[in-house]
Amino acid sequence: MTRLDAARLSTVPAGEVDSAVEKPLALSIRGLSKVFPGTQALRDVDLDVRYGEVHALCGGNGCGKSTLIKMLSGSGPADRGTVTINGKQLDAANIDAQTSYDLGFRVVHQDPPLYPDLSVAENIALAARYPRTRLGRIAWAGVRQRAEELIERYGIQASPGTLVRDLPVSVRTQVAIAAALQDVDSGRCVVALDEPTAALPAAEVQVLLGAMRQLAALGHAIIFVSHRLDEVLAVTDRVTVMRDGRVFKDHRTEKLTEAELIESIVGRTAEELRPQRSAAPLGEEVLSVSGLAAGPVREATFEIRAGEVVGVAGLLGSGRSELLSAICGGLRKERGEVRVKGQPVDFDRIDQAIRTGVVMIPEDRPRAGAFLDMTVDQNMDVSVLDRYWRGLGFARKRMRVDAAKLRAQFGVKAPSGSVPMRTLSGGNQQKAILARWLRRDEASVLLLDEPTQGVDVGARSDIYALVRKATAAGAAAVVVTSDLEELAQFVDRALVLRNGRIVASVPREELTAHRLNELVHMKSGGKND
Ligand SMILES: Nc1ncnc2c1ncn2[C@@H]1O[C@H](COP(=O)(O)OP(=O)(O)OP(=O)(O)O)[C@@H](O)[C@H]1O
Repeated sequence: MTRLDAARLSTVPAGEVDSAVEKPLALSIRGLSKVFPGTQALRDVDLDVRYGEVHALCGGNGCGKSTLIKMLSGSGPADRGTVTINGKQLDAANIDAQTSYDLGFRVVHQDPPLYPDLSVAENIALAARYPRTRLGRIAWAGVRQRAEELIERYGIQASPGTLVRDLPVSVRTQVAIAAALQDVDSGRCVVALDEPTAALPAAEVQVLLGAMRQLAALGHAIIFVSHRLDEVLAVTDRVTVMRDGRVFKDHRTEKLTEAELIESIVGRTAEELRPQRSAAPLGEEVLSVSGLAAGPVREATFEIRAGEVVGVAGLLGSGRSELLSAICGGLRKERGEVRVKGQPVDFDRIDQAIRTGVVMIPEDRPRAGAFLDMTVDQNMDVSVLDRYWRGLGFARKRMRVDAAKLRAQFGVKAPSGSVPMRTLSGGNQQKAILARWLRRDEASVLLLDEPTQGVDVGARSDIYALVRKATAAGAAAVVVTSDLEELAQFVDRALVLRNGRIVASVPREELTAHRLNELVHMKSGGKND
């Protein structure tokens, strides 16, 4: 296990938690159902979650995990069912946000609603109640002190006065978690974390999972939603797998292997999902980067050939995302040269890059990529509108047929292509954005930043297969991912970035997650420098 070290997560590791004796129930759900227009998101869900345990909710994109948590937190009425939280039974159709909070249910959603123009301390204070002076004024010293304590407890790399908009995605997520958990030290709570680790680098994942086990050891019940199965196996006591809005299976983690969990989620074996690498010889040089300096990136030099998929491994702050941005004009370069198929290019804007066949899929897709009020099909069509223009209007029927095929190919789960993007689950939005760019078969360079973040284990291997299809047709791809296991399995070669510099190029024969992990963490002066 490379990303995680279960033994380091806690004094009370998963699986050793009093497995002989059933702990008392913190949350009990019976017959929970919810229909959205065109979709039955939850069907008669029964679920028991116990105090002192971390309980994973797993399942494919769109199977209902987030909806289940939203119904419990009172962010939307369920159609029917009963929910017992901390001993109090409620009709699921009547749960409102205040009742849920008062009963001790806490939640951190996938895309936490923080205020970007307020400081970390203010966001934390807003999430609960501002401490007051005896005169009823806000006690700013108290606000700051509380933030300092939480920052220390959760190892957050920010100070109380930092504006949230100046924080990287990972640190924002940590602030949201700290804000949700700020008053759970006392009393028994049910804390639901909806993919809290999806955007976190490995070191912070360890910290957060460790904090989850600590919370369980204090007696709270933790619901953990994640597509990262190594995390699920390392930190949880039980796993409930959902399929199509139903509970498919309950597992005890101590008796579960990764292969069994994959099969339970996807219905295919782990072997069937293993990404295939190409054995075809590489073609012409497609992308050449020499002496590139931009933002934190220093003197980056490398070439990629047609048919090749090159990975970039590096810690957060190593310059991995900036390297991709600098190639496609998202970040102004200070020095150096980029060539596409031998021609020097110097993009000021991303749309110029797209016209030259260089496509970038950014990491923070909900903000940078998805048009939430447009339909799913419109989101996928924006990259190829010129293809359908017939002089007097668009060839709409053709567009609809092609978009439907694309949805099927990328496994985008939606009742139709004409529903708004915001009604799709997080992972299905990701797949639609990937479909938007990967459908451009004229793309010669694909720059993919965390392409599988938030995507379920089955779809992950499908996405790799689609990238391979593009490279087999003559494109070259650069993939940044913090999942080193995935990188080692999928790419042909990996560049390792440290402090903005490429410090190693690891060929396919030597690619293992362990080796990459060593290289990304090596101190300056190591033998690969
Ligand atoms: N407000 C809404 N309107 C219409 N449909 C919705 C709405 N919210 C969710 N859905 C649908 O309900 C189903 C379940 O979505 P949900 O977000 O719960 O999935 P999920 O298991 O959390 O997926 P992911 O792993 O991708 O986050 C999906 O088909 C989704 O499109």
